[in-house]
Amino acid sequence: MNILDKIIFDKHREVVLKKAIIPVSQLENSVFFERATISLSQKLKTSSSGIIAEHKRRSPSKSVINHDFTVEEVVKGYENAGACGISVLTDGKYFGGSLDDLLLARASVNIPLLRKEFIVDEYQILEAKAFGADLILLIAAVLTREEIKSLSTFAKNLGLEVLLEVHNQEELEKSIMPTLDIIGVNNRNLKTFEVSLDFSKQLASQIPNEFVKVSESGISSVEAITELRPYGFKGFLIGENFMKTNNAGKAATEFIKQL
Ligand SMILES: O=P(O)(O)OC[C@@H](O)[C@@H](O)c1c[nH]c2ccccc12
Repeated sequence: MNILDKIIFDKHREVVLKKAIIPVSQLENSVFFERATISLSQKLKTSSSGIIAEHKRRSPSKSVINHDFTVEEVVKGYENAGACGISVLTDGKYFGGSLDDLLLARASVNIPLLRKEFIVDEYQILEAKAFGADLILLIAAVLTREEIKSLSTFAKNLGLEVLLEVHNQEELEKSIMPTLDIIGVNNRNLKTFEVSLDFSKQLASQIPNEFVKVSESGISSVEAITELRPYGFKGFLIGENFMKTNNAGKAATEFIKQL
């Protein structure tokens, strides 16, 4: 099993356990359930920076990025820096995140929040809504076309936007459908951890124009963004480059100032 298979295997078990304890009705009673969401795709269309900054403590490819901060200081720092949106990792076992991180982020900022999670079940989309997200991630590498269709339709019906992540042409071709808002090309192969901006460059022209294009992972310089923009990318998802510093908000401020 590669790492992605392991994560998905664990995720299915986690969802079964959670469903048995917290009923859907409890999620639907959350104060955030009726909240009007904020559109990240609209913000990206008009933003000059396009930065989506990520809250990330650790990852399977880097066991310690940073644990020495509060969610509030990181996400407020990102908002003040002028980020268009914030991605919050909620997987516990592999990324050290939680739904509480999402909740604390929601309580701290007023910009769009992405629940960064390995979504395999509608239940996780209800959780996303209940804990204050504005959009969800769907990863084409781990879902069939039918699953992408039903999960994205379910999210849209809750007022959540959908960011569909692809890594190659096959994943892109199987996934294109009108219930997606944003298509992200992950520069990191989640099975091998190989990272290259070439993945974004190669796939950009195949993404239909009705979708906002985002380039994800491995972006560590302003030059990378200058290189990617001519390919039509409007959004850039950055985690480690900010989180590895002792002040993520300040790192984002300095980065965005140069754009
Ligand atoms: O820390 P980086 O290299 O800037 O990457 C951020 C983000 O793109 C990455 O965390 C990510 C992209 N797709 C994912 C899917 C699941 C978990 C994490 C991710």
